[in-house]
Amino acid sequence: MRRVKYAILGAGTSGLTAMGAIRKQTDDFVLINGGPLGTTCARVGCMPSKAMIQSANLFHKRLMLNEFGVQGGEKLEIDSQHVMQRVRRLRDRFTNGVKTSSTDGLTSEQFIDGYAKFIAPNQLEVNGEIIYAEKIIIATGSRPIVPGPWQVLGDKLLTSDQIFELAELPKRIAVVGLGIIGLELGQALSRLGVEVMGFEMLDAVGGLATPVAIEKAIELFSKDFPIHLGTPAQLENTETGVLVKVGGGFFEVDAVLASLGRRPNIDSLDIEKTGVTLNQKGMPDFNINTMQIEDKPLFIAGDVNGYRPILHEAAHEGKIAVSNAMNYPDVKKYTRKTPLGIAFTDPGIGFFGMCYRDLDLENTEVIDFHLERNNGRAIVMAEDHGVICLFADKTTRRLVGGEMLMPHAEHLTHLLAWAVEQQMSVLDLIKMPFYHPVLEEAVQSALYKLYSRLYSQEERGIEAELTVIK
Ligand SMILES: Cc1cc2nc3c(=O)[nH]c(=O)nc-3n(C[C@H](O)[C@H](O)[C@H](O)COP(=O)(O)OP(=O)(O)OC[C@H]3O[C@@H](n4cnc5c(N)ncnc54)[C@H](O)[C@@H]3O)c2cc1C
Ligand SMILES: NC(=O)c1ccc[n+]([C@@H]2O[C@H](COP(=O)([O-])OP(=O)(O)OC[C@H]3O[C@@H](n4cnc5c(N)ncnc54)[C@H](O)[C@@H]3O)[C@@H](O)[C@H]2O)c1
Repeated sequence: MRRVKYAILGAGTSGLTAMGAIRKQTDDFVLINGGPLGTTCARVGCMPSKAMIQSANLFHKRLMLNEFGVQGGEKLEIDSQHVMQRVRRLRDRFTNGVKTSSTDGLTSEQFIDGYAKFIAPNQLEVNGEIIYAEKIIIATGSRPIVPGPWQVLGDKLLTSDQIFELAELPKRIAVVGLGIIGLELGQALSRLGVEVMGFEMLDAVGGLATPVAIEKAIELFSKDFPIHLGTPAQLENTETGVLVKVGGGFFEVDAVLASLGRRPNIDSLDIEKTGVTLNQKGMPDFNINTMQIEDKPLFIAGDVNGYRPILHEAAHEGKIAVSNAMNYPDVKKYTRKTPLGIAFTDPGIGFFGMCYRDLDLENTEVIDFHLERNNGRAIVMAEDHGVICLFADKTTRRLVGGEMLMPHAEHLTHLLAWAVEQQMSVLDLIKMPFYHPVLEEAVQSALYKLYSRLYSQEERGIEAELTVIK
């Protein structure tokens, strides 16, 4: 049996972050990864999806050119084979970049290509070899959810693991599940010329929770493709394609993109062999501030723990996990970042701070500001659509969170997440400089709406917005 100080399971963003820190201190570690290298983000996630979206949105702009006095846009054509080649070229560039800076430099002692599983506390088995590790970081990521019966669809069933491999796009596709992946890829496919039909079992899309934002999102994204809400889709394999059944309706398509969510890669680890207790979902109890499982020398980071399955959180959790693994048993609690989420749709979706679902509505002021005809810059861009929803605590008058659907939401959401992280009050934010004419002025307008609700008329006198030099 081989003995090491550290074992890291999974060479994704989280595992590689952890490995990078350990490697600076010692050679006494092993990184075990099952499946292709290069990380989910670079290989089949963030990066190829954004490459596809970029082509799709550029082509879509042709429909707006007349408005700006540019003629002939309707004659432009999309070469979807070229688009997909570019997606894969960029994907290869990003995955090669990851490999060169991480796994390529490891010795055969330090890296094992294989799926690990536990056989006892501190003991792993991979490719028949048994490894005893003093401390173990589990960073095995997640995989797309695909209902068993849907496997009969064979090649007609796609997930984000396969879609970027397509040389040619299907003519008609059903996108089942309109969370972030479904909405981003559904809109991109539609803009690349595929006939898309969207199906979502909830009455909401894109992970939005604020009623006014959900309503606006459904209105705007329905312009790209029809959206069927409120019922889980049933699929039937036919000779010529796939029949999607919802409610009383039938829709025939050539292929299905299953974007029903992702499942943590924990079920095949036999983690119960370490003596940890699993909950009904098969998940161990872990602390989100230490990433430790129970009081064991086991740490769980990234998508595999199902807590915040996005890239910057996978990296952050990798840092917390490795820091505590290195100092075990002296485990420290670390703060978590303000929640921040972005969907790269058009218009973009942004979430920051507290989720609407978790608000104490009695003690929270919730406002919305619609962009239509209300922001000079957005009007000039012919993109004055969307809504900003902000949440502030009535007692502290601090901004605590919000959701937005608007052009360039990816940038504005960052600003507001940073303001929440800095615990800024609505008045602090009103006092910040706002240039003209910019989209940030829409945020300023939304803040003024909150300001007028949270502060009395006397408190809002002109001097309130000025700061005296002491
Ligand atoms: C289509 C799509 C788009 C996305 N877009 C964004 C985005 O724009 N922004 C964003 O922040 N996030 C995005 N995400 C999410 C982001 O990609 C993930 O949160 C992140 O990659 C998770 O990193 P990780 O290290 O937890 O897991 P991964 O990168 O998945 O790494 C886990 C590794 O562990 C390996 N493994 C599995 N089982 C075992 C085992 N038993 N033994 C050893 N190794 C094992 C896996 O093969 C894999 O290599 C997107 C995801 C998808 C699918
Ligand atoms: N831009 C980004 O940051 C980005 C982009 C893509 C993915 N991601 C990450 O990947 C994760 C997974 O994304 P996702 O969109 O697959 O998951 P998700 O959980 O966000 O959405 C899945 C959706 O599918 C619906 N659904 C499930 N079963 C259904 C059925 N039978 N019929 C109809 N609808 C059904 C669910 O109600 C849900 O809305 C996200 O949580 C996110 O963290 C992030």
